[in-house]
Amino acid sequence: MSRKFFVGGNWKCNGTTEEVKKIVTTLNEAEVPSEDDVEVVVSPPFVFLPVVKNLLRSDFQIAAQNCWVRKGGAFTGEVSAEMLVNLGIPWVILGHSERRLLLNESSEFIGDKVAYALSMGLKVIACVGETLEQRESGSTMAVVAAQTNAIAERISHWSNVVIAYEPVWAIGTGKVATPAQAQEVHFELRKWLQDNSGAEVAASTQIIYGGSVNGANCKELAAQPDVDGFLVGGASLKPEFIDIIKSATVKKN
Ligand SMILES: O=C(CO)COP(=O)(O)O
Repeated sequence: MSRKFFVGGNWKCNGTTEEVKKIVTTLNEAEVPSEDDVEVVVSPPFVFLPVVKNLLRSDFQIAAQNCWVRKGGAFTGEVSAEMLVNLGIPWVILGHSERRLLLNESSEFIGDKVAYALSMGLKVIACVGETLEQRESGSTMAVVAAQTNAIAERISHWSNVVIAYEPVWAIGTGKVATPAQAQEVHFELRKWLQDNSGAEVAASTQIIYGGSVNGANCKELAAQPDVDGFLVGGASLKPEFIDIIKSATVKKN
């Protein structure tokens, strides 16, 4: 089964209205492979979702960066999955390491969020990844498997989930995983899916890589058989995001 290349741009907590409009203009004017060959999803901060939704080209999609774990209500400061659905936002990023580590979100809490978002009809970019300490102690795969398992235990199917493998030591550090390092974890993760969720899930689930991806290193990473695309942070705010989208063509050669 062939998996469509997927490029996500996580804008994190960046931008003004003017800057956001400028990024969208750059994206709208870009020539990129067709949506048959690449799925592009950009993720602005909540407050900019409506403006991006109004301006963004229709072949690109939008993700929120988080949502509340259950139905909305008396949860000050939170944004519910129902609100995203109401705005016509199809995707949400959940389990980003910045939320796991800075806001103490546990794997169980993230699993609950993924399950609730899916039940509301959202598609989910679910992030997993180890810290440098965990990698150096040899527990990378155990960590990634446990994070993935907390999601698997709570959902009934993977069809609306993209898994983003984002090693914490590579995020915002300029220290990108080597193509071999990325491939190794993506391969193991796919094997984990095969053993725990079945061959079809393993074959069809997109596993994308995130952590210091840029216009210069994307092609070599994209060439790895189990790397199905990227979740891009810093470079998604710059014109080189277009080059990263274009790395989808590597899969066709
Ligand atoms: O966290 C990331 C995407 O979600 C990656 O961030 P950088 O591309 O800035 O390293």
